[in-house]
Amino acid sequence: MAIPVVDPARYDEQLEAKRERITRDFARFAPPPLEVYPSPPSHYRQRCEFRIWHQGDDLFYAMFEIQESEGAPEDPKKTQKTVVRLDDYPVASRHINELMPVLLDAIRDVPLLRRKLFQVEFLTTLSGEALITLIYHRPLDEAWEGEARLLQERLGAMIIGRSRKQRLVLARDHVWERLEVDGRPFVYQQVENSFAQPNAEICRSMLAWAREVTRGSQAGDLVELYCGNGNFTIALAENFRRVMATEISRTAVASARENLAANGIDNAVVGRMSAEEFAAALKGEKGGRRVAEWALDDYDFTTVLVDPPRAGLDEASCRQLSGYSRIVYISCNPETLADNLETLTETHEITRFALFDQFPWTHHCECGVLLERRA
Ligand SMILES: C[S@@+](CC[C@H](N)C(=O)[O-])C[C@H]1O[C@@H](n2cnc3c(N)ncnc32)[C@H](O)[C@@H]1O
Repeated sequence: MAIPVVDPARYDEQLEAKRERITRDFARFAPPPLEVYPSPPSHYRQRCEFRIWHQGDDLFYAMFEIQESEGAPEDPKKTQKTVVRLDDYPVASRHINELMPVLLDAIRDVPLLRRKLFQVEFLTTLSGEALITLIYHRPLDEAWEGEARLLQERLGAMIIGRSRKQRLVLARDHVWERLEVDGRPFVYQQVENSFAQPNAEICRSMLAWAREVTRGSQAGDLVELYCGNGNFTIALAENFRRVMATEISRTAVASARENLAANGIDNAVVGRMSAEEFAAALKGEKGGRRVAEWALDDYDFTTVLVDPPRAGLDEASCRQLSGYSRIVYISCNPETLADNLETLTETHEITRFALFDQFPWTHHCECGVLLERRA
């Protein structure tokens, strides 16, 4: 894993290389021209984690650069880990970059805060909030908490302390993000250590795109899998009569429900269930109290939205998706997306295709695909 090298003058060049690669790799599915959404070239990640490296009286932020090389025949793959010192990090938001040196200055000479601190995680928002998690290799006590509260005031950022089996939340365990999409403000609770799209500007583009491709669908209902904290659910609810969204993580489901309420959305339900079990429930092959309460037969699902983890969908889930007229597939891994499209394009054609540069300066790409059932 290489640490991204940010060089704004070369941003367009790196994006063009991605456009060419994705266009070439997906040509066999005959998609329409690729819509490309650029990221800010620097300071685009709202969350980052760093190791803390202690060196004599000093300490600094570090990341590991991992290189793989060919080794001896008895040990053919050698991985080499190099510690890279980071005094700033142009990948991270400006707010994170402002906090980085101030935090180190504040803890360098305070043994209660510094001792056995080995990792720091920052979570910031476009709305201006910041949450810092300090992770230790020692139990945290009241004395730590007293110092950490002073630090919290000094930084104007919320603090969480973590250690084995310990999580001390000094203010809140979440931030509130505010994303304006199509002139509409949406608010999102984002919980520490839980998934949120890392690049907030790209997230706005993804939400705007998803709203556009599903506009005018009020005659039908949306079923959403892998909904996380309700990121898409909230932005898309007004395009549909009703929305049924599911997600496996307990924290994310609680957050999604909080977010529905915070945005005044009353036509969406979020259920906790794995995508695989929910597929069985939709087919009528899984019962139980939760499934009965959802009254799935009362819905008229015309559109399905999926945003799976990097592993993509298994064959059975793809077959299940083929049952809907319209499929919106958000993917953070072009390889598994292409595998899944082999199945989905048997019944559906790609009518919109987008590349979102969620991870500039890396080979990773986020894609959005709209598929419509062939006539
Ligand atoms: C790429 S994230 C997308 C979250 C959300 N759509 C968003 O935009 O923030 C994938 C989500 O899938 C959830 N997940 C992972 N495996 C799952 C499974 N087998 N069934 C349901 N959800 C799953 C994760 O907890 C995570 O919230």
